[in-house]
Amino acid sequence: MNIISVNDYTEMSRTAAEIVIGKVKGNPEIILGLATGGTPKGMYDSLIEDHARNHTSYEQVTSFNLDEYIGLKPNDPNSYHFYMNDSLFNHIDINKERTFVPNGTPENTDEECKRYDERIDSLGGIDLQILGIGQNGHIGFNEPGTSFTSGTHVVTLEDSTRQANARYFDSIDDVPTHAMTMGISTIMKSKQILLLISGEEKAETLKRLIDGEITEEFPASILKKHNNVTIIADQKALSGVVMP
Ligand SMILES: N[C@@H]1[C@@H](O)[C@H](O)[C@@H](COP(=O)(O)O)O[C@@H]1O
Repeated sequence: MNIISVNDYTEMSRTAAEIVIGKVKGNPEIILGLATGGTPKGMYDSLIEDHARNHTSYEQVTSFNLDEYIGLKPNDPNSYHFYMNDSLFNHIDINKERTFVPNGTPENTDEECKRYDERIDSLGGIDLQILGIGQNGHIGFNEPGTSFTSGTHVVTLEDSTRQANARYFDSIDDVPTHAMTMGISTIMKSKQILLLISGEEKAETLKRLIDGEITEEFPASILKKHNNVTIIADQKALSGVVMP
């Protein structure tokens, strides 16, 4: 895993955006894997700024999001569909028909999961996957204990994950208990992965990722087996790590 050390959240966001912009310019038909949460928000802001200033085009880009809450419709302000439209898609020239987010209210959950993976595969796989990380090492919504061989599936969210995301909801009781997420194997099939980590609340997480063993109890640890992972981490997140 290659680590880019940056000063702060702003620099992390700009650095990540520059990498994404470079990849989109190099391959206008790129397939991006996108993440939600607080971490990538600044990167999306930078992409929007660049699109307004330099007209980088996303017309031919396809995107797949990592996850969605079960029970939330796309127009629910707390859904990840809504987050993506509001944080990025509404502000760039991407064709929304080519932006995919798991359906949180499917008629048949198993079929929806299967269809999601099949669609990714049929288009040739994800070229660049953006990831954040939960404090417990979850990626997407793959909680500790998730099989490394998992495809897209439904998970029961840990209390700590629901609490960490409760800031977006009126109360903790409103945070869904389940989510649909790309699996670990879905994520690992991406050709390149960019993991963003910021803030001291992620310092222990990053230390464990770098120094710890590869175990299903810490889902992100599998990234050590991927041959093209770049971590962009700020000084607060890196505070527990001894850099070479
Ligand atoms: N499903 C998302 C993850 O994709 C994200 O990485 C994580 C961390 O969120 P944040 O970036 O807000 O710390 O939160 C959620 O659980």
